[in-house]
Amino acid sequence: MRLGVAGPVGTGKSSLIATLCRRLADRISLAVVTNDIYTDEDARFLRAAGVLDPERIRPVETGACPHTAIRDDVTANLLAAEDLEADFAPLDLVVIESGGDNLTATFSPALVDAQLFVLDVAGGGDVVRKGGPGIARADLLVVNKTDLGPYVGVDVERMVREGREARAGRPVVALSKHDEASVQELVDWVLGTLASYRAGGHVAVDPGPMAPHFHADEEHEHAHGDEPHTHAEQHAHAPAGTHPA
Ligand SMILES: Nc1nc2c(ncn2[C@@H]2O[C@H](COP(=O)(O)OP(=O)(O)OP(=O)(O)O)[C@@H](O)[C@H]2O)c(=O)[nH]1
Repeated sequence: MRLGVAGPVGTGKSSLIATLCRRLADRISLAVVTNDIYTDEDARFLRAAGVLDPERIRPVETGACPHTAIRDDVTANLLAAEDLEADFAPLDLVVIESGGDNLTATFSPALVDAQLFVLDVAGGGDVVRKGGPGIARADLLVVNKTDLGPYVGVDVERMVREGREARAGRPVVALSKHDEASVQELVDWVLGTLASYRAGGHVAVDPGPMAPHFHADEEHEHAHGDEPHTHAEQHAHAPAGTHPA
């Protein structure tokens, strides 16, 4: 299974992956692809953490806006994942870390089977309310660094509650690398998703368009976090031939 980890800069994606490696490397066969714009910093961080055979950690240097390499043209990441899968066959899990991006960035289902979106409480309690496809529809939303809540004046419980409300029943994990119970919850989700994937019960979903559009002659009923319109719905009133295929 390929698992994507996306989220804004500094929310704790590399630390989360290091935690997963620490907890899972002796139970399943793992590899990691990292994405940075200009460097291989995240790969070096993970190698230095000593949580996985350094050969199993491969950097992709995107040279462009991070979402380009995980959503628009996934070639470099596909090659890195396929190389790891060939070199260390059979692998159970390849984790692909996105470069830190903004709230619109999600993985293409052409690259990953499941994806999680990482926010942190230090980024502010209102971030969840700002919405976006990753927050609303990634397979898992992680509200990270819950231990920092008291220091940054963020009501963590409220942030998590608003996360659940935005996701129509999809799961949310409130995580801190210093809180063992929350780490266990994350590990359980990953292993549960892997089991479901192996049993054929997990289907890769596209969290959706970055900004679903609507037409001025339609009533816009969809609030943040709701399902996006389907293409057919969006164009239901358009005269034939007025939109590109
Ligand atoms: N207090 C606290 N700090 C954390 C936690 N998780 C990560 N951090 C810290 O947050 C900072 C950023 O973590 P990273 O894992 O580098 O974040 P990232 O999302 O990979 O960053 P980019 O790759 O630059 O986007 C580091 O100083 C971590 O030690 C946590 O659960 N609690």
